[in-house]
Amino acid sequence: MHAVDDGLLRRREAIGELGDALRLLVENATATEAPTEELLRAAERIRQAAAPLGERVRTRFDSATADDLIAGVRLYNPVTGAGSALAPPVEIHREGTVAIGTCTLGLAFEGPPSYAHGGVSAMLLDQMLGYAVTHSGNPGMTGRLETTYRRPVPLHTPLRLTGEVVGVENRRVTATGTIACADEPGRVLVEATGLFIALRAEQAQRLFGPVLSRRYQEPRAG
Ligand SMILES: CCCCCCCC(=O)SCCNC(=O)CCNC(=O)[C@H](O)C(C)(C)COP(=O)(O)OP(=O)(O)OC[C@H]1O[C@@H](n2cnc3c(N)ncnc32)[C@H](O)[C@@H]1OP(=O)(O)O
Repeated sequence: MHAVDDGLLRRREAIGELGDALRLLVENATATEAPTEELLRAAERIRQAAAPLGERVRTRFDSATADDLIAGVRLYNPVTGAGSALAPPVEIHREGTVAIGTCTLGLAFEGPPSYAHGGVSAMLLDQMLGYAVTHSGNPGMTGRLETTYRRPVPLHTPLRLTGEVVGVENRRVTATGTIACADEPGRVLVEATGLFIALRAEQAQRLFGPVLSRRYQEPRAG
């Protein structure tokens, strides 16, 4: 594992700062009723701000330098990543064997008016179940995710998410999870059951070998 030096810590903090700014931008740009001319001015300023970030970029086969794939540090994960403009972000911790997530969804996640898009709920639950599966010591990829929408998920409302492994059978790991409002955790809004499949060594090498070897074996160009 890489030592977390001051430079790396500072970069991770900066990525979080940029992520916060991007999420504010996404939410304001979704909620705005500013005059039309202001929308055009904002579009131009945002393009100008984006340009220097695009001057030095990675490909899909390069993990972010601030990430640590071995330690599970993923700053651009679209559900939990502090640097992701797409992430609410969900913060996850463990209580015993149960993963607990917290987040509040803004207007950018709207499906039916004033409620979350169903695909967003499925994405959050895939992450919660995946987290529980990974931390159970039986990591795998989602093979199937069954989602039951019992009640709509309100926006601008603190949410509580759960994920827990309920069965391991050879390479198949089953996990379940829920979404509820934080102030009414017993009233389930959405629930999911997922089947996760542990990868065989040759599968893991075929799928992730190129990224891992570029990051951890080959010297990176300055
Ligand atoms: C902290 C990190 C959190 C991360 C959370 C996010 C998790 C994700 O989103 S992962 C990304 C989404 N998932 C994917 O892209 C996976 C795509 N699918 C695949 O790559 C493959 O289908 C894969 C790896 C799941 C399984 O392939 P493969 O290993 O060839 O399966 P195979 O050997 O045929 O099956 C193994 C076992 O699983 C079962 N199985 C496999 N797929 C399924 C499925 N979709 N449904 C039911 N059973 C299945 C098989 O029946 C078999 O069972 P058994 O051993 O009892 O005979």
